[in-house]
Amino acid sequence: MRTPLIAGNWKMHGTVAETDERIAALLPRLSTVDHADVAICVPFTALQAAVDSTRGSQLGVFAQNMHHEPQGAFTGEVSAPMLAELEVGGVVLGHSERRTYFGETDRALQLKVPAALEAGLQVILCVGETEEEREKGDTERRLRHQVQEGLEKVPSDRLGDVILAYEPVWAIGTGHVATLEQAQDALAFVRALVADRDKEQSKRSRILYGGSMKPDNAADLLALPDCDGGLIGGASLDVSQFTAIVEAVPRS
Ligand SMILES: O=C(CO)COP(=O)(O)O
Repeated sequence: MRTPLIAGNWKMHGTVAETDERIAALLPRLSTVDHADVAICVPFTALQAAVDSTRGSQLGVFAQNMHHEPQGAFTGEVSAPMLAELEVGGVVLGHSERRTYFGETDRALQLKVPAALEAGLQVILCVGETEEEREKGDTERRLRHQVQEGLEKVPSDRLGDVILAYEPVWAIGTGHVATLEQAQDALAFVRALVADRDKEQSKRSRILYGGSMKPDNAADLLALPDCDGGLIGGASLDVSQFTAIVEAVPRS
């Protein structure tokens, strides 16, 4: 009932030329994929090129950030209506790199998530604990705070539209993937947090795992009961690896 989603987060990789080249290599390899949604999250400067070259295909295009206001005196920022105008399909919000390096706060996300939905964008809201928080036994407290704040201003009937990505910070870019038990526990906990707001909506919520997902561990992670897909960093830059992860999605 929930269509799995494999989303490649390219981060700050991809000139327009590289984007065109990677998409041209990717599209033929996705032509037989009908068991999962697939998307790429590209830098702002590559969005137009990505939208143009994926038009009519099954490959979605996401941005990696946006401001909550539709317009205003916010030098250097880009708004949700601006992304929607480009026909971008969605936006990644609250990635741990934005939280760590750019001061992204749960309070800002509280405004960004509903603003994105209002503009017709899909949202992937990222949550996840640091290594220190896990070691201190604070994983659930951290996830609760991030999920509750991020969803606080989302109307109840739209809760199930928000895609959540559980990305333990210690697993991102480290090759140190969560164990299947750690991943399932956290994914189920995130779903339970949505259920606290609305049980029916939580059954619609797509919850992704992210953090060192690679072709050799993807099938096991994607088979977890509460895993509805993956948010892939490094491996999404390699067309063969990314395609292999898409192929690892269980066909139900
Ligand atoms: O941050 C990530 C996706 O958003 C995960 O990155 P890696 O797959 O490189 O660990």
